[in-house]
Amino acid sequence: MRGALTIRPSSAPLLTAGQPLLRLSRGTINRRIPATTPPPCLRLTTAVAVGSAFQPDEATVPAPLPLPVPPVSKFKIALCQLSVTPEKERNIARARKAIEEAAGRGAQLVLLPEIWNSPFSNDNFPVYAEDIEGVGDAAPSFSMLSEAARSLQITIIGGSIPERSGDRLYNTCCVFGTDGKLLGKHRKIHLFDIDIPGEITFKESNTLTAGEHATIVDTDVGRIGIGICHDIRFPELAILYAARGAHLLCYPGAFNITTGSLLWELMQRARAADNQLFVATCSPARDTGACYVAWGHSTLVGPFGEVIAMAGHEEAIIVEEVDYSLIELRRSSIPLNQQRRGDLYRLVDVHRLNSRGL
Ligand SMILES: NC(=O)CCC(=O)C(=O)O
Repeated sequence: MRGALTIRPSSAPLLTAGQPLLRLSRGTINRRIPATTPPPCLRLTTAVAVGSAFQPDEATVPAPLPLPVPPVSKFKIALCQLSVTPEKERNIARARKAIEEAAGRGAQLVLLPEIWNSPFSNDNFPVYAEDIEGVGDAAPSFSMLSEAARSLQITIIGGSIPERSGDRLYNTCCVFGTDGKLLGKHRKIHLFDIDIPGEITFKESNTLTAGEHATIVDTDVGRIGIGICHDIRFPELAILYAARGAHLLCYPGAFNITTGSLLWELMQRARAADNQLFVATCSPARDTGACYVAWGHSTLVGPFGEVIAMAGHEEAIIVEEVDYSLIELRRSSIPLNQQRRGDLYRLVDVHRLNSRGL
């Protein structure tokens, strides 16, 4: 039966009228189902395409991987929204202290901001850059993160720092496992080149080179896709990570105050809702005297697009629970993965298609 739909009741619990749909961690109620909801038999049902022409598995090429069973079903994540100063050593010491505090509060995963060891400017990137493949004292920020992950036995997504590799500079995020080893390295793939007359002009491409790879890592707290700030504007990257089985997307980011107010929260919630997974972001704290003023508002978003926790714009450490069972719950309530129209559109994961690896 081409295109036929059968309607099956979902196994997800039914919500009743007036019941909070989502409860935020701060105890505030996000939205309520209106009292005039349709009768239960019509609510929260799952429309599944049976033998249809939808070809949902072909909407991403290669076909999506099944969601892996995560090593933990629940854990605490920390978002360390750090103040950044012109003193690199001070930035490193501050980050180390924040990581320690986060671990002390039970965080098993710590996320740092984009460019936390240097002021955010093209003039500064070459000055603060580290050769993370070099030896000895060439990479004090990198070494601190590795040492902190090992000694505190936590996973660290080390925000980003300017990286020097030969004669090139990158905006790079390093991920460390609980043994302090480097699990993955993401070089920002979409550079922040923007010109809004009278508001902000910034061209990362004046100094930085774009990375060449999407980065997804298996960690002790699940499969995590990495992007850096402007990367969040590209839904294709997030879709590709979801198709590779990500549970969580992490974006160290330093949105500016012009686009931040309009888009920062929207982008995160969209990436989470589109892909029915968790999204976490971490920004530097706002410094209105800095050459580049960051928006702040580091955030954790759940797989319904709901904001679970959000910082203000000042320095802060947010520690919140991630409950991966919500991913399956949301996906069974609204089975987007079975509703995709692979017969109408396709997103090609070029690297996975060629390598067949993760
Ligand atoms: N650091 C960045 O990539 C900033 C991105 C940003 O502000 C945007 O609007 O995009």
